[in-house]
This record gives sequence, C-alpha cells and structure tokens, in this order.
Amino acid sequence: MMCSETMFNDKVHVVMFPFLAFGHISPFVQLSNKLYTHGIHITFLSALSNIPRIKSTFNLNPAIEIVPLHFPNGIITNTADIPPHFAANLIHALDLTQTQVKYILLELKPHFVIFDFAQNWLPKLASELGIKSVHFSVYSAISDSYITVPSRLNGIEGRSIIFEDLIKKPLGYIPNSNLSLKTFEAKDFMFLFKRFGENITGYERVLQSLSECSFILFKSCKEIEGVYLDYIENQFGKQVLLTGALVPEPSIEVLEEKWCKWLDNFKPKSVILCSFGSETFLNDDQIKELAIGLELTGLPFILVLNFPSNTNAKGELERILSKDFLERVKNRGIVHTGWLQQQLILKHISVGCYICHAGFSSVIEAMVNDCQLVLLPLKGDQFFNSKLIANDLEAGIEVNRNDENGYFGKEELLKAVNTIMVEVDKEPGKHIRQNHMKWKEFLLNKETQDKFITDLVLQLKSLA
Ligand SMILES: O=c1ccn([C@@H]2O[C@H](COP(=O)(O)OP(=O)(O)O[C@H]3O[C@H](CO)[C@@H](O)[C@H](O)[C@H]3O)[C@@H](O)[C@H]2O)c(=O)[nH]1
Repeated sequence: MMCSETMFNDKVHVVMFPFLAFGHISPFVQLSNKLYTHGIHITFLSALSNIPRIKSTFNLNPAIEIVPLHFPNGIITNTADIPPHFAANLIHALDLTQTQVKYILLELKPHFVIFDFAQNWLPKLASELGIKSVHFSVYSAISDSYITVPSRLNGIEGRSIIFEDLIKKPLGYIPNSNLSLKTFEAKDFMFLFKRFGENITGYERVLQSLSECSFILFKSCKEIEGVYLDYIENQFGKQVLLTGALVPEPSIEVLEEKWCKWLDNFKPKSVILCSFGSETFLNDDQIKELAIGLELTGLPFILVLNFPSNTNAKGELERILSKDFLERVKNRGIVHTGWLQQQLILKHISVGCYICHAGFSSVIEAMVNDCQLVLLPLKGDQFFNSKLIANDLEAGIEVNRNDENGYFGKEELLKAVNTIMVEVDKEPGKHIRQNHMKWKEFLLNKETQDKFITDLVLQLKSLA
C-alpha cells in the first residue's frame, strides 16, 4: 500500500550508472533523455572528468542532474584516455567507487539503478538497500544470447574455455539458428575470458551481473531481435525489458559549413561515409586495403580513421597512406581524423552508403538516414550486429573476410559496395535495398517507437 501511494505521489526515480567509456555512456544518455521526457526522474553518475563531454557532445537534458564520482589521483576515468588493452584498469577504477555509490544510493533512494556490464557488485549492493537493479546491455541481444548465457558453459566444466568452443553455438541454442563465429572472431572474443580484476574474468562479471540483477534491459525490440530476447529471458529466468532501438532525436546542431560545401558538390546518394565509431581502430594493412578499395569504387568518399589516444593520428595517416593515393583521390575523397558530426553527415542528401564497424547506434543511424550499409565488424559485439543486419534482417552486406585472420582485400570491399550501390536492379542488392527501406519505415514510425518508451515507463511504474 505504502509503495503504491509513493508511486502515485512521486515520480519514479532512476539512477543511471554506465561504464566509463563513451560508447557506453552514449546509449545511457539517449535512454535518460527519453525516460526524462516521459516523466521519469533521472540522476546520472559518471567520473567528474567525463561530465563536460556528456553535457556538450551527448546532449544530456540540462535538467537531469549529473552526480560526479570521485577517483583517486592519477586513475584514468575514460576509455578515450587509454590504449584499448588497458580497459581492465577502468573496471578496477569503477570497483573503487563501491562505497561512494552506496552512499549516493542511500541518499537518493531511487526506485531503480540502471547499470552496465562491468559493475557485477551492484545488484547485491542495491538489493541490500532495497533498490532494484537493471542491467542495461548496450550490446545487441544476438551477441549476449550467443556469448554471455549460462548454457555457454555447458560441456566445458573443469577446464578453461578455448576459442574453438566459441565457434560452436551454446548447447541447446535457438532451434534452426545457423549462427556461428569465424575463427578470427572467436579468437577476438577470448579477451572476455581474461582477468578483469583480481579473481574474476570479464565473462564472469557479465554473467554474475545478468544473473543477480532484478531485470535485464535491452536497447532493442522483438521485431528486430525477438528470438534472441526470448532465449535470454529463458536462460536467466527473469523479465527482459526493452527500450526499442532508441532512434536518436533530430540533432539540434547544424552540419559545419566545410562539410556542407564539400558534400553539395556530389549527386544525391552518391557519397560513401566510411568510419568506425568512437573506439575501434584498424591496423596498417586494413587501412591500406580500405583506402584503395574506396578509390576503386569510383565514388566520392569521406574516410574517417582514428588511432588510440597515445598516438599521433596525423603522423600515422602520413605514414600509412601514400602521397600518391591522396593526390589521385583529392577531388573526390577526404581523409579525416577525430570526431565527426556523424548523424548530420549521414543525413546529408549526397550521402548514400555507410561503410562501418557495425556499432549498434551507428547501424541504426544509417538505417534511418537511408544510407546503404556495408559492414566491416572489427571486434566483439560488432561481429554479431553485422550478422543480424546482413543475415537476419537482410538490410546490409558484410565484406567477405578470411576465416582464419579476418583479412579482407580491396576487391572484397569493392564487391560489397558494388552490390548495394551499383548493381541495384540485381539480386542480392535489390532485396537488401528493399529491406533497408522497410526497416527505415519501421524505425521512423514515431508512434511505434514512442510506444516502446511509454510501455517501458508503464513497466517501471508497476515494478517500482
Ligand atoms: O566521430 C564520431 C564517432 C561517433 N559518433 C557517434 O557515436 C556513436 C557511436 O555509436 P556506436 O557505433 O554504437 O558505438 P561505438 O562507440 O563506436 O562502439 C562501441 O559501443 C557500441 C555499443 O554502444 C558497440 O556496439 C561497439 O562494439 C563498441 O565499439 C554514434 O551515435 C555516432 O553517431 C559521432 O557522432 N562521431
């Protein structure tokens, strides 16, 4: 009785607690904004040093309070500041916040804390305070269903997991699914089975967090990932909540003039944007094949290449890409390093193709902007996102790769681009473009997308 009185008198209060990487912070911000506009009271937790960027780049609604987490001097507090193989240090940094988080939650007394994969200690801490914990996966359900479910460990009791195990589906996986990993993809996933903290692997953290939380939340919907969501619900025996695809609201920013001027030179839907999100980096060989592959397409392009934060990006570009190449493409190609107004570029009328790493948000942004997707996944969940788009939804095409080492040549890139940009009246390009259009309509249907959030808000109210 007390509980329902509180419910009707007060707003539901949610504390958001993402991992300290911008690829994770961004979907938490998107969700916060949507919940806030539907009357949920939001408090956002992050490291003090991340707050300016959260406010400026990610447009967190200014009325949402951000509570800073404090870290001992010298501790790095965002993946953008460190080379990728040091990400485990960030998890350690987050572990140090347990007491702080406990006092923040004690003071705020929220109904829910929505947290990320790394904070395996959060469900227990929250439950002791009478607060419900919600594991929000920024990864696709297809990825989690294949990797981080209890049945993945069936048949490997008493020994360490090896990459060959990951090539195969978990025992008793979704009937008729032909999902599997290539050798290079399975090898890449082995990082998850390394120690992420004193006596615990990354994998154990995620599994514990999914097992002990009150509810699991996905940035997805039944229309896109129904079978995978059902499987996860079944594996963990708890309710899976959904946010929908969190289609971004139109940006309040405008595209910088230099980009407008350059893009205006080209025919509608002719330009390729090629970029790899906020924290995915290519090696020298991949960059060279990609650059020449783009040249071979004959289409105008923007190639965005970034490097880990401790490297000199401009110097790297000069070292890897020849002057000859830059001279040959100077009238129709731009090589850029650093942050890009990605959503606004994808929205420009001249842009018609997006070659990307299959980061989940990037893929959605391409779909809603009518940019054909060529997928070149490079790590972790990206491999699954790519299979989801290319195989399940048949709304994009993946670049063909060597099974053993993931090598792709310029010809494979060219072939994929030609399939959906040139041979558009032939199969498979024709039906990929039709499906792309179908999903665009679904994602842009405001009523459908709003309903995901209104349903989630109703669920949160009834579960508070
Ligand atoms: O120069 C840039 C780079 C990125 N973005 C934006 O940043 C977001 C990137 O999102 P996404 O492609 O999903 O994620 P990444 O941050 O690149 O990727 C990390 O996070 C994703 C989950 O959110 C995972 O799917 C990926 O594997 C992981 O690398 C998108 O909104 C982009 O528009 C920009 O605006 N400009």
